[in-house]
Amino acid sequence: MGVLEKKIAVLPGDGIGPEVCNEAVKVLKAVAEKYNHTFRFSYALMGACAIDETGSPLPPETLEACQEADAVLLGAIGDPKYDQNPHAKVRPEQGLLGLRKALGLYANLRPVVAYEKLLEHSPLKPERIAGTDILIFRELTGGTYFGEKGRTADTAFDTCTYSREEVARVAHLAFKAAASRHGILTLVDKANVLETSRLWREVVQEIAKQYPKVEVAYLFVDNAAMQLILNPRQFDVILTENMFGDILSDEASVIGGSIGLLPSASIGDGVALFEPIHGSFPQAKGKGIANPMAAILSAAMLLDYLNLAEEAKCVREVVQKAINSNILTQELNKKSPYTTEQVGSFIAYTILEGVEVAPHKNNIEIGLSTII
Ligand SMILES: NC(=O)c1ccc[n+]([C@@H]2O[C@H](COP(=O)([O-])OP(=O)(O)OC[C@H]3O[C@@H](n4cnc5c(N)ncnc54)[C@H](O)[C@@H]3O)[C@@H](O)[C@H]2O)c1
Ligand SMILES: CC(C)[C@H](C(=O)O)[C@@H](O)C(=O)O
Ligand SMILES: [Mg+2]
Repeated sequence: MGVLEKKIAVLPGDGIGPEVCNEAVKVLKAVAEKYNHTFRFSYALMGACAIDETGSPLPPETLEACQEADAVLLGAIGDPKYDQNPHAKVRPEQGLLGLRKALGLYANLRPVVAYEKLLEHSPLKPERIAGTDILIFRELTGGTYFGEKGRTADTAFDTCTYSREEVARVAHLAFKAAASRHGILTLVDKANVLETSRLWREVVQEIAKQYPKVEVAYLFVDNAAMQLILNPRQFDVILTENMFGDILSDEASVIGGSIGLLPSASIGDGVALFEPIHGSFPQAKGKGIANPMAAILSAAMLLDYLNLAEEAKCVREVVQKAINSNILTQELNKKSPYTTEQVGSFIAYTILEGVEVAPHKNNIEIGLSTII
């Protein structure tokens, strides 16, 4: 038996979800082998694939598998047949939202960094984005996503509701993170218009008194959207509500050069869930062009959550090596010959061997055969 034994529920999902998830699992297997741990993976259905198979986007056995696990790894969910049909009553996204709610995952952490080597790949000016290191805290189980909804033939509504407690619990996590980083927390809201945003400000101002070393800044979301790409280095920790966090984090991914690089951790009352911030990118399904790094970096966040800090650091360092060696998928380098699988294998193999393999296609294929 290994040093540590952990159960990881894997929900590959739809579109490119299974492809990027495979690479993250491959990396976790390499970590287990290198550090002599035992990771037991249990696979379950969620999203469109679960609807096809069972009629439900979140079958009870999937929820059980997650509740029994030490951590959950998710690829992505979503399918054009639902995206293009506003009348569909059952939708893949209900599975994801239902799971977040059922597991009490109220805080979604989305780190955004500008990798030195990728500055030239961002559409933004390198001198503006170099050195960016932001941690977004997105509230994940409240707001418009979960408020009362309704529909008549000619009207529709989605209500946004937040309680003091819902704001306070995620705010405390964000303040603690800011205190351990650069000491700046920016609350992003729309307090000039929304009642919920005014509650957020009130609660955050109250909680700020408990964190005297953290400087608090306030920005309206429209201005924040602009500041994020004009001067991202002004941000350390961003705290915001559910929908603003969803939108701002996709926008922030442009700083790093690709949404295929952005991982996330969803934490709360019990087991935590780790997933890339991107979706199922259905146009890329089966083509081997999806970047697996967001999923692999989500696996690194999972390792941190399991208190395997050294292992998590090793994964991040090897991802950095892959970037430095130009082992990239095509959205970051048009001429790159590497597929999703080869990028994942390079990372897994380098972790296992402890040395950087020459960035050569054959080595990557040899690496693949030693891990699987
Ligand atoms: N957490 C999730 O599972 C999640 C998140 C977002 C969207 N979705 C779902 O995914 C489906 C598609 O949504 P969408 O097209 O708006 O968003 P998306 O994130 O799937 O894709 C948007 C664009 O981002 C890029 N991209 C995404 N992932 C990439 C990767 N790994 N490597 C390289 N480039 C990547 C592509 O250019 C793509 O066109 C929808 O059904 C949506 O509901 C799911
Ligand atoms: C698929 C969708 C429900 C989801 C969200 O809006 O939370 C996604 O965009 C995300 O960012 O994880
Ligand atoms: Mg999103």
